[in-house]
Amino acid sequence: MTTPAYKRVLLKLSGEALMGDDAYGINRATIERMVADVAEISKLGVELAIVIGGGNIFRGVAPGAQGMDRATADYMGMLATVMNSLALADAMRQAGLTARVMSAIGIEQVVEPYVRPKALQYLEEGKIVVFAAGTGNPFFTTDTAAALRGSEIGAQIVLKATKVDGVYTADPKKDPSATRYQSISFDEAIAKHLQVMDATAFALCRDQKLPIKVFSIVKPGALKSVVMGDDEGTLVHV
Ligand SMILES: Nc1ncnc2c1ncn2[C@@H]1O[C@H](COP(=O)(O)OP(=O)(O)O)[C@@H](O)[C@H]1O
Ligand SMILES: O=c1ccn([C@@H]2O[C@H](COP(=O)(O)OP(=O)(O)O)[C@@H](O)[C@H]2O)c(=O)[nH]1
Repeated sequence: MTTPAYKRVLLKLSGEALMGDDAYGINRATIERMVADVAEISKLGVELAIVIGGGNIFRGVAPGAQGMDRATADYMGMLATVMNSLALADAMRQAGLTARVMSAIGIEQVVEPYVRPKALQYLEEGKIVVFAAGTGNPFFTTDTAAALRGSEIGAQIVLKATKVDGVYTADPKKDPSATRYQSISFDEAIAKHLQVMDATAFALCRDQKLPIKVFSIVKPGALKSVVMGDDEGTLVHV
């Protein structure tokens, strides 16, 4: 009853959700609530790696980046994820958790570089690893970074904690008649152009046979339910 369904997971936390009700940036109460959820599953003995987005600070495709060279804007977005990762790791430290941040872009004075064997070592030691700077490449997203790092560390599942509570037949923010899938295949999600994750992330997970669970970042207890294998959110499968 109290055994988690997974031994190692990759958790993708929405950058945009970090704003809480603020207009931009990091909302203190929101980050503390996220950390409390993380602490709960870490105590269950689940090995946990996290990718956090940057949309609360900067998005390469945001109106604010209009007229900018796309690659430059994307590097700014990656730096935004570094700030969020540092904030998250510090909030975890304050909550008594041990976290390590690793960056996909060289920024050694601030964050240690991503080295796969080192990341695996941290996970085996029970430390929480936060992967910063996405994939390190422009034209990608942190969802794709989650798919990539999840594959690299041999995670059993990618958990996408986002503003909606699952994958819907259409964007529920735009179409109130949209209904939620309990589960959906990668091929169907890609064919139907469901925008909850980008096609690159879906395709990578499909090829690696790495399932994704999409669930609400705001619903209390949702992360724990997902980790316990309960029927929560939407499972995207091969
Ligand atoms: N078919 C769909 N099902 C669920 N959400 C969708 C769908 N299409 C678009 N979305 C939108 O995708 C958003 C989640 O993706 P994204 O913007 O990448 O958020 P995150 O900040 O978690 O990375 C949701 O807030 C939702 O409005
Ligand atoms: O591998 C990556 C990951 C992120 N980004 C940039 O960083 C921004 C923030 O990430 P994302 O939008 O995925 O964050 P979230 O949706 O979780 O807020 C993106 O818009 C991109 O501009 C990038 O260029 N390459």
